[in-house]
Parts: sequence; C-alpha cells; structure tokens
Amino acid sequence: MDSLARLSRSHGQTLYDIYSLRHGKCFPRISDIVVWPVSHEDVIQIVKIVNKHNIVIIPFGGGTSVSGAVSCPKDEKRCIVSVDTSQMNRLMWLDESNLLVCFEAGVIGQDLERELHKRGYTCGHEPDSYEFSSLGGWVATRASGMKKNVYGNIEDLVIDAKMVTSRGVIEKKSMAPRMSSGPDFQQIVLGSEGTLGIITEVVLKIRPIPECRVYDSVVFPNFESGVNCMREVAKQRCQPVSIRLMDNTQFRFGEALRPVENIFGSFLESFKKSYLTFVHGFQLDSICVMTLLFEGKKSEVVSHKNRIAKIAMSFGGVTAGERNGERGYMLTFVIAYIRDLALEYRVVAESFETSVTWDKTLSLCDNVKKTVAIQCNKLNIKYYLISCRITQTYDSGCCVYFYFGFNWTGLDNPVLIYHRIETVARDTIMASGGSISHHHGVGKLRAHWYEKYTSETVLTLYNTSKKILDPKNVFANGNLISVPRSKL
Ligand SMILES: Cc1cc2nc3c(=O)[nH]c(=O)nc-3n(C[C@H](O)[C@H](O)[C@H](O)COP(=O)(O)OP(=O)(O)OC[C@H]3O[C@@H](n4cnc5c(N)ncnc54)[C@H](O)[C@@H]3O)c2cc1C
Repeated sequence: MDSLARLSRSHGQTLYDIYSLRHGKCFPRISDIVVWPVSHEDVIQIVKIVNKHNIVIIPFGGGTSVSGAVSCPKDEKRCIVSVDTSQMNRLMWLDESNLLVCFEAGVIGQDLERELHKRGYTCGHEPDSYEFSSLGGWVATRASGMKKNVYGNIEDLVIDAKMVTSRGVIEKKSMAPRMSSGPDFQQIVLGSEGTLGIITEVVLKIRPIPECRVYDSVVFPNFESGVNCMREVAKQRCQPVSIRLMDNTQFRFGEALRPVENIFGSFLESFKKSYLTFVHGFQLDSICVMTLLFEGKKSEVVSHKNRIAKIAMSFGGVTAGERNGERGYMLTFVIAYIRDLALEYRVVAESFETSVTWDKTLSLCDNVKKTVAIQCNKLNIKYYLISCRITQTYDSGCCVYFYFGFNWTGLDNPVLIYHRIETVARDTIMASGGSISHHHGVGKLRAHWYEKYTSETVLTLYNTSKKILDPKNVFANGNLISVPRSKL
C-alpha cells in the first residue's frame, strides 16, 4: 500500500507531528492499511472483519487533532487500519420543517456549511479548524466552535449520532428535541475519541442564515478590565455570537504580523495612538483587545452592539471599530499555521487550552505565564513568547487559550523541551483550578491527567463500557488511557 497514504493518516497537527514531518524524522509506528468506506454499511462490514481477524482500527476524519489522537500506539503488534471517513461526506437529508439536517460523518466543516448555505441555512459550528476538520471528528472530540454563544457547542447541536461499535450500532430511534427516558447513554458517543466505535451519520440542528454579520472591537487599559467586562457580559447573558479577548502580548504579536515597520502603525491608522495614550491614558504595553462578532437582524445587531459598547465603557473600554474586529477574528484562523512557518526560523510553538471558573481566571493566566517564564529561565531560553486569550464565555467561567513558543538556537531536542515545559504548565493549570481541556480533548497527550483527575467510579464506568462495546479492543488507538510520553 502507498506509504504516503499510510503516513498521512497516522498523524495530526501537534508540534511533534509537524516538526517530525518537516525534519524527516520517522514516527515510531504508522498504520499498515488505509480503507475508505463510502457508507454506514461499509463501516459495519469493516468493524465485523477487524473483530474477526483481531485487527486494530483508528477512525480518521480531517486529521486536525492536536492531542495525538490519530497517531498509532508505538507498541501495537497487531495490524493497524486507518479508517479514512473522507468518502462518507453526503448530505443525507434536510428537514426544513423541523430545521434538522443529516450528514455523513466524514464531511469537512467548510463543505458542510457550503451545502447548507446553498439552501439558505447554517449550523453555526465554526471551530478554527473548520476548513479541515470533519463532522465525525467534532463529535468524537466534543469540539467547540467560535460562535457557540448563539449556536451552541457540538453537544448542543447534535440530535443524533450513529456510531458503529464492535457490539452493534448506537443510535436514537427518535428525532424528538428532548427526552426524559432514563440516562442518555448515547452521550457516550460525544468525546469517545475513536476508542469505542466509528461515527457514521450525524443529525444536527440548523438555522436560517442570519441577515447580517458585523464585527467590532474594544481596547481595554489592561487584561483585568477586559476579563471583568467579559464576565459582566456573560452575567447579563448578552454575549454576541463571538467575543474574544487577547492579552497585550498577543495583541502586539498580531500587530507585528502587519506588513508595516512600526508595530503600532497600522492599528492606529484607524485608531490613533495619541487618542489612546493622551486622551485615555492607556499604556501601550498593557492594553488588550476584545474582538466581537454579531449576527442577526440588522436592527437587533445595532442595539446589541450598543449594549456591549455601554458595558465595555463601564470597564474603561474604548471601541476600536469594525476593521480591527474583523482582523482580530481572522487572526485566530491563521495563527496556528504561522507556527508551521516559524519552524523554518528555529522557533517551536504550540497552543494549549483549558476552561476555568471566573473567580480563578486571572490567577490561572498569571500562574501559567509565571510558570513558563520560570521554566524558560531555568533552561536558559532567552527568546520566548507566552500569551493568552479568552475565547469562550459561559455563565460560570470561560475558556483560556495559551500560545507558547521559543527560539531554540543553542538547544537540542526543542520538541522535547517544549513538551516538558507544557507539562509543567498543565500541572499549573490543574493546580489553579483549570480543566484538562475545554475542546482539544484528551488524546494521548493529556491521558496522564485524565486518569489522575477523573474519579475512580467514572474510570471504572468507562473501562466497563469499553469492554462491553469493544471486547477485543480493536478500537485501540490508546486515547484517554495513559501511554507514557516517551512512547509517542
Ligand atoms: C488550526 C487548528 C485549530 C483548531 N481549532 C479548534 C477549535 O476552534 N475548536 C475545537 O474544538 N477544536 C479545534 N482544533 C482541534 C481539532 O480541529 C478538533 O479536535 C476537531 O474536532 C478534530 O476533527 P478531525 O475531523 O480533524 O478529527 P481527527 O483529527 O481526524 O480525529 C480526532 C479524533 O476523533 C476520532 N474520530 C475522527 N472521526 C471519527 C469518526 N467518524 N468516528 C469516531 N471517531 C472519529 C479520531 O480517531 C481521533 O481520536 C483545532 C485544530 C487545529 C489544527
């Protein structure tokens, strides 16, 4: 079988994956065979065959995993088959009277949206990876889109998800919007990370395309006032479709990417530096920026925008216009891929995220930044960047997304060093009240914390379910359950 086909289904998008590929380093294990089922029935047959012959299967959607979830366990002696779902990408049906749609699970996010748009609808799920990630991958990892405030996270959008397990098919027999009929065992599909079965078809809620889409941005004197403003917006439950807050480092990083020499030059084309510093007394090395996206009817968007602007003003915010809002929003799409370019310049970088309650948000951000700084100093890393942004808000807390990168000139094995520092940072996150992950999932990279921070009873429940649904452990991609990092 074509080795490139096998290789490209045996990695995701972690720093380790991309660095290894760019430096011609071999992965310890790749899949032996790739198959491309074209329907739910094909998947049933595949699962039967692999059980009969004791073969391992790893579902593969868009391959955008940043948790090592699609990589092959190094010590697996059995034959490994990657099940590439890309050919299962049909729109099965669209029910306009109930605003529901059924797609095959291999459809890629932007293709799904294009099909819906043609018919006047949207599902509104837009993770930053939506140009490459698949519907099945979203469900398997419990993904979160940047417009979740209005449309919901993937778990809010899914009405039914068919999953083929070694035991049979898990599916709902009804499309009813809600049911009180015992524990909802179908929830086990969400976040299963390819360890229990293959998701083949998904029924989602849809909505008509909104009349208009408007960006906005607000500058705050410092991160704390920005966070307090976000907290107030969440308290009043008036979040627009997307609301994000970059810290000062990330703001300046974004400015540095502009094709101008002066880092403040371009932003201040539309928003004069002197206005911020002299009139408002802001310090350019502490300001932070909130980007906003509104969707809906024109009149509603205008009044919503005004309401947010009023709240922002009461926290010392100054509105900075639509253009900066749009630019900030788009930056989050491209920033991950800048990491790949940075590798050319001896810079390794990666993001890691968490969720945390409001009362612990600022201290968590602070603790993580200090931890990373201490680790860098210890290792004599002079040039590094650690920054964060708040990307999602909830009644009781938010999602914090960190970027960390450093120039590794003079150091050996930068990826290992990066992982060591990230590990200490994750320990700090956990000690500061954060979660293992808000949306990237556990995969193999965070399995160590999954076992540590999940109750014994829940671990037993998971293991028992796994034994029942997959008695021969053919879905043995090693996610959720610990694999030592050295074995990755
Ligand atoms: C640039 C970038 C930005 C990102 N932004 C976001 C974001 O905003 N929000 C977010 O939630 N995530 C984000 N991610 C992470 C990633 O895109 C998500 O985890 C996504 O849901 C993975 O989908 P995928 O189709 O690429 O899955 P894959 O990477 O192919 O697989 C991920 C896991 O799901 C399993 N899987 C895939 N398809 C199926 C299936 N049909 N049945 C059963 N299991 C399956 C795999 O076995 C694996 O365990 C980002 C990643 C990148 C690289």
